Amino acid sequence: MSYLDFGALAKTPLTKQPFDYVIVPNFVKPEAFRKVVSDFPDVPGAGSHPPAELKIRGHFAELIKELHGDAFRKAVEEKFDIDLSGRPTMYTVRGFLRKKDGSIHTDSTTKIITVLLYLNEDWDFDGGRLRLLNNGTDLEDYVTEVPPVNGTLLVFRRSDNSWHGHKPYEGRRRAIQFNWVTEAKVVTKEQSRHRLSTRLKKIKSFFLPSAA
Ligand SMILES: O=C(O)CCC(=O)C(=O)O
Ligand SMILES: [Fe+2]
Repeated sequence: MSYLDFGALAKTPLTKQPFDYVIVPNFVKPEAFRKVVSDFPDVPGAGSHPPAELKIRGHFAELIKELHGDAFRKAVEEKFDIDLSGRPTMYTVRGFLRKKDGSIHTDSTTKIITVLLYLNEDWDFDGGRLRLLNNGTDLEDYVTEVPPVNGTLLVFRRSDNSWHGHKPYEGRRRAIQFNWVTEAKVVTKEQSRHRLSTRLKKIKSFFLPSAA
């Protein structure tokens, strides 16, 4: 049985201003959400971790498999009127935010589509809610704010004005970022860049568990 609510994605219209995006609350179905969260991998601190450095298993692995499946690709292709066949994918896992996270950016030009999936049970904080912005300078000038909860899906088309960011938050915050990118060497380069910092964090958390 599918963990993802493709029907809800199909029903949600694409928003085109200030850039192309779609937000689907409960995209991870409520009955699957709890299972996926319970199998969320241990991550050695903040930042983006490549799956090769983590133990991806159980219901979390099933969810990841679905994100890589034809049904999800076709749904995104249809929504964004884009051909993603032959475009490589990559993903990273995040378990914590640092105070410095959330600064305004558009994502790198090698990303075509960015998918964010939020796996927190509740969120009573002002920080850590991703804002989709009208410009690259003012975090208060936003069109929408995404609470990082309950398997909420955000998909956007990267562009020169796909500005996004959030107010600072420090602590636990589970999310997956999944991308379709321009070419295979992007995947190798990005994943190896993250791999080094994940490995350093593993060493640090071994010696200083509370500092992770
Ligand atoms: O965690 C989020 O809500 C967004 C993160 C982000 O924009 C990024 O890592 O590129
Ligand atoms: Fe981003």
